[in-house]
Order: sequence, then structure tokens, then C-alpha cells
Amino acid sequence: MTAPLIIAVDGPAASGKGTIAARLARTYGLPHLDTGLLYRAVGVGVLDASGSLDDEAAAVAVARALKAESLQDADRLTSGEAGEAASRVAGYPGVRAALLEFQRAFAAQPGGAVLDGRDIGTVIAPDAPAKLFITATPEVRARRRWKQLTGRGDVIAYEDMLADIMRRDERDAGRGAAPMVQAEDAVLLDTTDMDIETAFDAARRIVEAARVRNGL
Ligand SMILES: Nc1ncnc2c1ncn2[C@@H]1O[C@H](COP(=O)(O)OP(=O)(O)O)[C@@H](O)[C@H]1O
Ligand SMILES: Nc1ccn([C@@H]2O[C@H](COP(=O)(O)OP(=O)(O)O)[C@@H](O)[C@H]2O)c(=O)n1
Repeated sequence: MTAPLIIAVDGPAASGKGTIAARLARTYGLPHLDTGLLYRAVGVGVLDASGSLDDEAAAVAVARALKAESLQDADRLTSGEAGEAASRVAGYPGVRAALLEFQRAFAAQPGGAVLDGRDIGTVIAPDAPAKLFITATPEVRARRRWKQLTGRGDVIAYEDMLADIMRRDERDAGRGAAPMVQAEDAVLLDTTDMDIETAFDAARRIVEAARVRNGL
């Protein structure tokens, strides 16, 4: 029996990792988990309970009680407020520990899986045969996220979006618990000058090379 095809897709905000991960999942007929949604749901859960994002115990309690229903409100979870709250609670080791098993189990499905986030290649699925680290300049990423959010009616200035993204990058890369970092064996894909189609083609070629290398 061949080993399962686990595809780990990491990278900073609005680099295009979710878009690429979803398309890879469709291409290979694999289930896909956007792990950022888990952290976003915890952040929103703390805010909804009128808790403080500085309160680690409150965030851990929300993470431990997380249910599938908490992942349904796509509009709320993809808001700028949710992204900011997510990156605040994601720094707490207790929150990460509470979400670890679910993600590991998802990655370990017999047929394989695609997961995207910040620590998939380093912590959740360190043995994944295919690992990508998707990036782009902060300016291009801010432009993409600004277009995405204003396109659905959110009101935000590009300059504020850029500041949000840079602050979140710094927090995600600088934290002690599972910081955002390219895994040693991940392939870097810089999508700054690529449209979605070009970026996806490049990602698919990276996965194809990994399949050949691993006999999958
Ligand atoms: N290469 C690209 N060129 C232009 N827009 C892109 C590209 N990749 C993704 N996008 C768009 O940018 C936004 C953020 O992409 P997404 O995949 O959600 O990023 P991430 O998961 O890294 O936060 C989406 O609106 C998406 O359609
Ligand atoms: N595997 C993951 C996924 C997300 N996160 C955190 O959750 C926040 C939101 O993640 P996301 O992937 O939904 O964010 P975007 O890249 O889509 O903006 C990130 O800024 C990280 O702080 C994490 O710590 N680990």
C-alpha cells in the first residue's frame, strides 16, 4: 500500500495558501482543512463571550469547547476582526494544544489530506511528503485581502489593511509557540507576480515532484 498523500500548505495572511490548498484538494480528491478557521472561531468565541483576548484561560476554555457549528459563520470568521482575534489567541500554547489532536487526526486520514495554516509542515504534519510555503510581499497580500473584503462590502482603507497584515505577520512569526516559519523541507512559492492560475500550476508541479520523489 502506498503512503497517504498529505499536503501541508503554510504561509502568511493572504498569500493565497487557502485558494491553492482548496484547488489541490479538488485536483487530488482529498479532504481539505483550513486550520486558520479554528483559530478564528476561538478568537470570535472569546469576543462573543465578552471575554478579553488577553485572558489565556478564557481562550483555552473556548478552544476546548469548540464545536463544528462554530465554524459555520463564514462571513464573520473571515472578517478582519476575526483574523486579528485569531492571531492573538493563537499565541497561547494552551489554545494550540487544545486544537492539536483534531488537526493531527484530520491529517492522518488513510487516504491523505490537504491542510493549510502556519504550522502544518512544522508541527501538525512534520512527515508530510509534500510541503509548500506560500508567500508574497506584504503590499500585494494587503491589496488582495483589501479587494476580497471591500468586494463583499466591508469598509477598510488599504493602508489599514497593510498595517493589519504586517502586525499579524510579526506576531505570528515572533511567538514562542509554533511560530510561522518555513519548514526545512518545504518548497517556497512566491506568488507576488503570479495570478491565481499561475500560482496553482506552480503549486501542482511542486506536489507532482514530491509524489515522484516519494513514490506516491
Ligand atoms: N495569485 C493570486 N493573485 C491574485 N489574487 C489572489 C491570488 N491568490 C489568492 N488571491 C486572492 O486573494 C485573496 C486571499 O487569498 P486566500 O487564498 O484566502 O489567502 P490565504 O489563505 O493565504 O489567506 C482571495 O480573494 C483570493 O481570491
Ligand atoms: N495553523 C495555524 C493557522 C492559523 N493560525 C493563526 O490564525 C490566524 C488566522 O489564520 P488564517 O489562515 O485564517 O488567516 P489568513 O492567512 O487567511 O489571513 C493567523 O494569523 C495565525 O495567528 C495559526 O496560528 N496556526
